[in-house]
Order: sequence, then C-alpha cells, then structure tokens
Amino acid sequence: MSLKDYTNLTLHTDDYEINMMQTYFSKKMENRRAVFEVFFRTMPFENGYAVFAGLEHVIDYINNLHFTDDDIKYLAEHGEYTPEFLDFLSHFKFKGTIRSAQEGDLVFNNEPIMQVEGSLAECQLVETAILNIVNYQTLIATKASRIRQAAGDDQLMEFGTRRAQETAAALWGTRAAFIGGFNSTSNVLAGKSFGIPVSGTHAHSLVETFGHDYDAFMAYAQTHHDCVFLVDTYDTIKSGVPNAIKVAKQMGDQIHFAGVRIDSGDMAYLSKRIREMLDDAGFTDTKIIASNDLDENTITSLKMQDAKIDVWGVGTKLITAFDQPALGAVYKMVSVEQSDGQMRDTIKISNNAAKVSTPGKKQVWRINKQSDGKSEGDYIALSDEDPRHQDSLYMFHPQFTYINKTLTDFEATPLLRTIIENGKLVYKMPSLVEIQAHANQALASLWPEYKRQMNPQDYPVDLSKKCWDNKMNLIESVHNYVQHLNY
Ligand SMILES: Nc1ncnc2c1ncn2[C@@H]1O[C@H](COP(=O)(O)OP(=O)(O)OP(=O)(O)O)[C@@H](O)[C@H]1O
Ligand SMILES: O=P(O)(O)OC[C@H]1O[C@H](OP(=O)(O)OP(=O)(O)O)[C@H](O)[C@@H]1O
Ligand SMILES: O=C(O)c1cccnc1
Repeated sequence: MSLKDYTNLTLHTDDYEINMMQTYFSKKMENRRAVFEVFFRTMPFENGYAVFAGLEHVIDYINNLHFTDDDIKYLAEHGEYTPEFLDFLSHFKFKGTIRSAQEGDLVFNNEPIMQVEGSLAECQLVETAILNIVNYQTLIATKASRIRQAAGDDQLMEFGTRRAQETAAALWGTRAAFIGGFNSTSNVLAGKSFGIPVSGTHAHSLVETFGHDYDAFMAYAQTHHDCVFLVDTYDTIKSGVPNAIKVAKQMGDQIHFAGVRIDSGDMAYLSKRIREMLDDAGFTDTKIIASNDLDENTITSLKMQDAKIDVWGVGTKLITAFDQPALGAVYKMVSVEQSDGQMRDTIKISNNAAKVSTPGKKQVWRINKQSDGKSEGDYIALSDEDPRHQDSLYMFHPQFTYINKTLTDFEATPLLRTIIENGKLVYKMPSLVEIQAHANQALASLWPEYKRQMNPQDYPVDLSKKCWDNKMNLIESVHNYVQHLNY
C-alpha cells in the first residue's frame, strides 16, 4: 500500500502556473506541445553522486490529478479566471508523457532527471509538485547514502520523524532514507504504508517513570521479548549497563537481550567500556546502539576512534538534510510547438555560463565500459540520437572542450525511462527492497573516486556534438536577436 488516499494535490501548485494556463487557454494555445526537463545545478552535500528518489509519489500525484468541484469553486472565488477556463479545468486530465530516472538511479548535476512532454497547460500545472517531491526525496536519499557509506555494513535505524519538517516529509523522507541504504524506520505509519521494517527501543521517559534503571528495564523485559535498554538516563557505566546486565541475567531465556542504546556522552569511550562489560558478562552478541545528532561525519569520526558501536540511530541531520536543506532542482522548458505546428527548441540565457539551459528534448545515456562495467560518464544527446548504434563515442567536456576522450569499448544505457505515456502508467514500480538493491548495484559500478565523502572527482556529464551545436546555435541566435533590438 502507498499513501494514495492523502489529500488531492491538484491545487498544490504555484498560483503563477494556473495564471499561465489561463493565458494559454484564452490564446487557444493550451494544447500546444511542450517539453520540460528537471535538473539540478550543483551536487548536494558536495557529494560525487546523488540518489534519485520521488518517482512513486510523482506517479501517485499524477494519477490523482483532477480539479474537484470544490477546487473549481475556490478558484472561481479567489482568482481572475474566466468561466470557460474554469470549465476547462473541471474536465482536466493529465494526458502527457513522463520520462524519468528510476528511483535508486545515481544522477548528476546538469542532466535531465525527469522530462514532461505534453500540452502546455498540463506541463505547466505539474511543475511545482514535481519539483517539491523530487527535490526533497532525492536530497534525503543522497544524505542517507552518504551516511551508509560512512557506516559500512552496520545497521542504520532512521529516527527522524519528530524532527522532520512536518508529517509528509517524515514519511516520504524515511522512504527516501531506505532507498539510500537505511535498514529500518521508527515510524510505524511508514512501515505500514511502504513496507519498511520498523524498529525501536525506548525513551528516557520510561526510566524516569520508574525512577530507577533496574525497575524500568525489568518492567520492559516482562512485557517484551526483544529488549534494547537505554542506559544513559542517570549514569551509563555505574547504573545503566550494570542494571541492563542484571535484568538480562535474571530474565534468562525469557528475553532476547538484543542491545543497549547510548544517547549522550563520549560515545567512543562509553562504547568501548560497555563492550567490555557486556562481553565479561557473557553477552557477546548484545549490540551497542548509538544515537544523538549523528551524521556521516560523527559516524566516520567514531569509527576512526575504534568505537564499539554496532547500530546507528540517525534522526535530525538526515531527515532535515541539515547541512544542505535544498537540492535546488529546476524545471525548464526545452522545446515548444509554434503556430505552424513545428517544435522549436528553447533556451534560457544567463550571464552565468553554468545557468544557461541546454535546449532540446534530450536523453541521458549512461556510458559504462563493457570490459569492467564501470561508469565512464553520462552523455546527453538529443532524443533522435542513439549512441548504441555507434562504434565509437566522442565525449568532451561541455565548457572545457579540450578535455575529451573517444571510447570504443562502451555500453550506453538510457537513464530516462517512459513512466507515463499519453496519461497512462506504463511503468511497473519496483518494490522498495528492489529499489534499494538497484541503488547498491549502481554504486558498485561507480569508481571510488566519485564516492569519497570529501572532494570527490567530478563525474563527467557531457553533451553530444549535435546537442552542443544546437545549444551554441541558439545562444548565437538569441544574441543576434538582442543586438538588433532598438530601444
Ligand atoms: N567520541 C566522539 N567523537 C565524536 N563525536 C562524538 C563523540 N561522542 C559524542 N559525539 C557527538 O558529539 C555531539 C555532542 O555530544 P555531547 O557529549 O556534547 O552532548 P550530549 O552528550 O548530547 O549531552 P547531553 O547530556 O546534554 O545530551 C553529538 O553529536 C554526539 O553524537
Ligand atoms: O539525535 P537525532 O539524530 O535527532 O535522533 C533522534 C533523537 O530522538 C531521541 O531523543 P529525544 O530527546 O527526542 O527523546 P528521548 O527522551 O527519548 O531521548 C533519541 O534519543 C535521539 O537522540
Ligand atoms: O526507538 C528509538 O530508540 C528512537 C525512536 C525515535 C527517536 N529516537 C529514538
């Protein structure tokens, strides 16, 4: 089950989208064809790759897209819309085509990660929600993947709900965290909705209720088989751990003494002492779980200190993407139908070279070496090109064109898959476990240079010659047009 029965998100769009729709409608342009593409300009967290997430929610959103009578009434009362336009909206259905990266795919800056092709009206309407969903979920999946890289094979528990930016962010965020490599969530609704394994320990309030570690742990042990005791409420070494061991010994086989959790103090020192105490008492399989404002940096540091921590509980810094709260993905028009029925590629010029959009409907080809399967880079081509038909592939840096290479031993795989075609879902959503496995496979084909946490190499994202020429020609024609203006 998914969170399908949440509020209809059709009005979850910016006012200006509906205002533009009204203009297109009044000018009889609402059915002109258009192509828009989603991309981000800089890598989140200065990471070498991003993990794409959000497609399932985008599909739910598109499937639910319709203006209810109530929505129309609201627009009639609050906007400058004509009755004819409101009538058009009341019959609106999404009939466009969406091509997208799959969840768990690795994606990079300045390449299309989703493409919407359809009528001008429908393409414009869906911009806001698509960006809202993809921006957040891709950011969290990427943060989770960074934390996974730091944690190695250790268990990662997602604890973020209480700190998330509201409920939807907690739920979709924990799903994105799972895609990025987390093992479980503390959020029960996320477990029910998405099938994520749910796990949890107990809070300090349990110990405070009983007033003593022993009484609290014993009460918990008498009411649960699997027990993780939180040992830092009063004094970890003098009271928490000794009382946890005492209860575990007294309860014997009646419980599974799965672990102890620490949530404060010097966790390198404490975990080493706790490990000795547990081992001395014969509980060599009992795990040590740590939480307290953890992220990939604290986990890396604790591992360097040889902390004896087996399981990491991570909340705030993951679910809020603490060190970079926005991915900054944008949705740009790349082609639009003219009055003569011809498509014209479009460009947004900027003084900042990196901000000049790449015109034309495109496909991203992931180029891997056939011999070792490793990624050589991404090759952005116009949609009528297919590098699979070429014996060799010339790849060059789109700004510093002297950086180039010619590949013969290569395999090209399209990144953008058709998800919705003319309004119909044509894509079978993989399970969440399959998506997580897909992300792991994708990471395995990436060289370690792109995966390191600090100062990773820039992954090559190149344009085909045809795509590059198309961009240069359009820049030239816009310059000519601006130069000949007389104001
Ligand atoms: N050995 C360590 N190396 C690196 N970071 C650590 C280590 N031990 C704890 N931390 C991290 O340091 C941060 C602050 O911990 P600190 O001990 O100052 O506060 P605290 O234990 O949370 O205090 P409080 O008792 O108020 O909860 C946390 O993010 C924690 O994960
Ligand atoms: O530190 P985070 O990465 O955000 O992980 C979530 C935090 O939430 C809990 O603390 P909280 O103080 O809310 O409740 P408690 O009384 O159970 O400690 C838990 O003990 C973690 O410290
Ligand atoms: O289960 C836990 O230990 C837990 C859950 C949420 C937040 N902090 C801790």
